[in-house]
Amino acid sequence: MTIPVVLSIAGSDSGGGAGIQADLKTCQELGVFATSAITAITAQNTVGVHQVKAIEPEMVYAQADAVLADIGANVIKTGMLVGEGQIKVVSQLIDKYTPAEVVVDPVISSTSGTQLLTNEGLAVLRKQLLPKTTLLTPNLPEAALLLNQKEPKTIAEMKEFAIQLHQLGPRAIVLKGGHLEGDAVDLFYDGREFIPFSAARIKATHTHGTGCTFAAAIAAELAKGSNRVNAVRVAKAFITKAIKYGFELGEGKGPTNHAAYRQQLDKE
Ligand SMILES: Nc1ncnc2c1ncn2[C@@H]1O[C@H](COP(=O)(O)OP(=O)(O)OP(=O)(O)O)[C@@H](O)[C@H]1O
Ligand SMILES: Cc1ncc(COP(=O)(O)O)c(N)n1
Repeated sequence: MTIPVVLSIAGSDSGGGAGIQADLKTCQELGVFATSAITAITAQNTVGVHQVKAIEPEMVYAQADAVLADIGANVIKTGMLVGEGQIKVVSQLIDKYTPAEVVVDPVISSTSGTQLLTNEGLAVLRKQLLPKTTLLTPNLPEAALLLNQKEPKTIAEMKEFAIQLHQLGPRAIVLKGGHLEGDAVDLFYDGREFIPFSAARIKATHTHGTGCTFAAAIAAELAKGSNRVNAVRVAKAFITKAIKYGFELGEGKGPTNHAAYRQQLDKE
């Protein structure tokens, strides 16, 4: 029996809702085998990030190289990358193994506001990783940092941002509008067409790990052979259910429910 594979290069979230933990659960739910290369160990919960311990770039490379040389991967997905050294080795790994798709979720700060990527790291990400990215999934604050501009406030401004992000090199962008008011509209752009993916805003506090989960679902669908637009469509349905049925765990923003999409909870 064979199965599509995603390699997730990301940080560990001890809280279980974001990072590597979100990626592994999401891939499992969507019928994809996930391997991992851990970039950082975070001590965090639903309220905040207490400590971050970065893994040496050589060790990030060694983890990824071990699984790519043996198991391979249809898709490489990156999440939290700490510092320029890690971004450089990810870039080398992409050159060495040339995966069909590279999904980059530019995790720059956590929902609770802790900055997770240094400014030097941001510059290397822009220069080295974005040109090798096939699908970039920034939220609005991340897009603003990547472009060094103020956050967009309207769909028209989001379109302008998407065009500028595309010029940095990624084959396609999904600009996540989760931080705007009104419906949760994400804008897809691949240099040819804009496709909005919209869902009614859910009044939810349990949104820890939404960004990681959404990008992992895109990666999983791409690994199964979907095209980029269809992969985003499934991921949008996946994250919307996961938020709607999020778990009331902890004192802060609880984790989303990764099983809600497979369990078709709305139909009960
Ligand atoms: N309250 C909500 N209701 C419905 N969809 C939402 C809501 N909040 C976020 N989303 C959706 O969740 C996905 C992740 O978007 P978001 O902008 O929250 O990413 P993120 O900022 O990277 O994640 P996080 O907020 O956890 O850091 C997007 O598809 C977004 O539209
Ligand atoms: C290890 C790790 N990676 C990523 C995030 C961002 O997650 P989110 O912004 O979706 O809460 C996080 N909090 N922790």
